[in-house]
Amino acid sequence: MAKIIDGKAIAAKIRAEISAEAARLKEQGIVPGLAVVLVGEDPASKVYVSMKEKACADVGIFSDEYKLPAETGEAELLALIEKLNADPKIHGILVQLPLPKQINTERILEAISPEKDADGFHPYNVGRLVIGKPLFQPCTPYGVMVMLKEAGVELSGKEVVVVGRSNIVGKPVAFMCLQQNATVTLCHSKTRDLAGKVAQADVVIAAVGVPEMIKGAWIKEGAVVIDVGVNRVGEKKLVGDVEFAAASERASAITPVPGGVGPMTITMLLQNTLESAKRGM
Ligand SMILES: Nc1nc2c(c(=O)[nH]1)N[C@@H](CN(C=O)c1ccc(C(=O)N[C@@H](CCC(=O)O)C(=O)O)cc1)CN2
Repeated sequence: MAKIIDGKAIAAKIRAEISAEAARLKEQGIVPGLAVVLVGEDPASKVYVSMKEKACADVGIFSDEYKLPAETGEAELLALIEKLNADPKIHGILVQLPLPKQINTERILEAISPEKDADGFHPYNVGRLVIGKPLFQPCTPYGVMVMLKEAGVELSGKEVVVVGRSNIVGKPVAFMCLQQNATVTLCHSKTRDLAGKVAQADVVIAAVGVPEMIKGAWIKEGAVVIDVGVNRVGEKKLVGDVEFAAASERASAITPVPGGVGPMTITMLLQNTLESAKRGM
């Protein structure tokens, strides 16, 4: 039976460290500041944004909230970002995704100053990540790497299979694993024999956004399974991208959903904001 990699517990430990560091900075007159921008009424985004605001308050990070109506135009959002780029109280800017259809997401992400890109989505930071010198690391992949480290999983020489090629998770986490000297296979919707690829993996990172798509029977005996999926099934139930019960029978360690990678995403956002404030000192 697999060991559970407890994201909530790891996140709590890191948040306590962030809180202590923010208190030390405060003594020097510096309060890390994060601008949180939400456009529209997407229910999940509203939940995530309020979780981010609460997390900031809990660790002593100042958060400045901008909740804009769903019909907000691109020019208006760009003007807000320009203002935040110039605001010395703000060390990190976060625009919650997805954005409404009338707004070009790439244009918005590129408008955020790379020095305040707390999500690590700006092409400059993506490029730096690829060469192994990140200024900001995207929060979910950053959280995955911290969880693997905390769980004592050494990646050097291991076969890592990432399922999902999103810009937010799949691609960056693949490069982060490569940086740790893993041999990385990045699988996607056109991959042939996905089951066979997963069965080769010492570490499986599932970030495909399809409930329980990765079957427990595919997992190699003793593999480590990181499930990034947070899929709502019915009114209340959350499930990951991996068949948790069946995979737990074969894996040596596995992350649960909820309580796995999810809590790490917001924790690493706090960490990025703190690091940015320290860089600006
Ligand atoms: N600008 C960004 N937008 C989005 C990001 C992001 O990193 N930056 N990631 C996701 C959503 N997300 C953060 O924004 C996020 C997703 C999940 C969780 C989380 O803690 N999940 C919990 C369950 C919470 C629930 O009950 O719904 C868990 O897995 O235990 C936090 C943040 C897309 N957009």
